[in-house]
This record gives sequence, structure tokens and C-alpha cells, in this order.
Amino acid sequence: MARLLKLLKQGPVFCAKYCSSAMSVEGSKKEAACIAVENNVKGGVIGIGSGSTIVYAVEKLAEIVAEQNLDIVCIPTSFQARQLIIKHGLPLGDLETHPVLDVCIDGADEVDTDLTLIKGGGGCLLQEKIVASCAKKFVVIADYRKKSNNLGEQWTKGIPIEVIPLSYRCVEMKIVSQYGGNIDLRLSGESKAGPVVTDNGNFILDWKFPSTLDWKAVEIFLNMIPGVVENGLFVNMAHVAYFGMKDGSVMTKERE
Ligand SMILES: O=C[C@H](O)[C@H](O)[C@H](O)COP(=O)(O)O
Repeated sequence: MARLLKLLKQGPVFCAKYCSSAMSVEGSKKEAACIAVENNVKGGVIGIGSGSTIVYAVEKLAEIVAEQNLDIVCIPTSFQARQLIIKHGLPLGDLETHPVLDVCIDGADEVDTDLTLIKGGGGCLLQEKIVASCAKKFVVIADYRKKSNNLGEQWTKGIPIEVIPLSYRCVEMKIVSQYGGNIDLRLSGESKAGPVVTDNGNFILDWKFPSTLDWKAVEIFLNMIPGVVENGLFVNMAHVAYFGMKDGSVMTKERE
């Protein structure tokens, strides 16, 4: 109890839930997702992110919509998100009919102390960034492995960059000549020979950057390269992050 009281006094970083048992990664994703949905969904237009953590958020959303008879519309950020919404019988909308969202909830690959994010580990960064940019509130849900002091400490696969296929070599060269590091074209692996093709028909480059950089400047630089469609840096977008911690607590961090 003393520990809980201490956590509650930590300003914008506080413990929303506490229990003493050790938590698995999946358990911590679920805790973060459930608390985030409980605290941020009151009805309205909801952006649904992509990845494994959002699955728990959609389950919780379906539960509270049924319990409280909430009036919502869900806007997907990917093929996967659309399928999740349909699977749970939630109302499906799009940005054409709902260009302003009340809240968007999504996972992240890494979250630094400024709530700058790396996203796109699952290749969905483009639609995720579009949908999040239309939301009045962008809520991030993540397990404890995603929380870091500096980007690159936890997520070592690099910043995903979605590119028009014919441009990928030129984009690689321009990034490396400006900032260094190294870049891999993301490949499909065993499921198919050749590159990953995104929901939008593009390729993904994964840029292992050499050091901590001015992320806003990097984001702008990347998006100015002809052929780049979007990059996985989300700067000044997240309003709040919920981290499921190893001890079963959920830590909340608001953007200052
Ligand atoms: O492209 C994928 C998305 O950006 C995901 O939100 C991100 O990779 C986090 O996914 P997960 O919740 O599976 O860790």
C-alpha cells in the first residue's frame, strides 16, 4: 500500500492499478489496454490501431460497448484493425464519413520520455499516422519493454519508412548520406520470397539510425525525400501512454 501511495504521488506519472504478482508480457499489454479503454472511451468516433496490444483494447471496447450500450464508430488503421472491428461486431466507419475522431488508441514499438514513438513494426505506420492525426486525443498502449529513455534503446530494428517501391534504393542512399546508420528493405520471410508489401502497396525500409537525433527534424527530412510516403516516427502526437508494468501495475505518462 505504501508503494501504491508513493506511485500515486508521482505527478503525471502514476500507477493506475497495482498488484504484487509478476506479469507476463501479454498480461501487461492487456492491463494497459483495458485501463486505457476504460479511461478514454466514453462513446463517439474511435480510431483503432494495429498490432498485438490493440487486440486486447478491442476486446475491452466490445465488452464496455455491450455493457454500457455506448454509441461508437470505429475507424481502422489497417486491414488487421478492420478485421478486428468486424470480428467483434463493432460499428465500422471511415475517414471520409468521420474525418474527426474523439480518440485514437494504438500500440507502439518504442516510447521515449517525450512520448515520441517509433511505430510500424507491423508495417501499418501510414494509416496509423493519418488516423492518429485526425484524433482529438491519441492514446498509446504498450508493455514495459517499449518504455525507454532514448529511442533505439529498446527497439533495435530501426525506424520503419514506407516508400514507393521504385524509389527504395535512392531513398536508402539519401538517408544514409545525411545521417549514417544502415537500412534494410523489409523482407517477407518464409511466407513469401521478396519484400513486405504494405496495405497501401508500398515497401518498408528499416533504418537503424546511429545515435539519438532531433526527431522532429528527422521526421521532416524523411518525409521530404521523393518516394517516401511516411515514416514511423510519431513526434508530438501522443497525448498519453499507458504502460503495463512487470509488477502488474499500469503506469500512465502524459505529454508535458
Ligand atoms: O505497424 C504496427 C504498429 O505500429 C503497431 O502498433 C506496433 O508495431 C506495436 O505493435 P504491438 O502492439 O504488437 O507491439
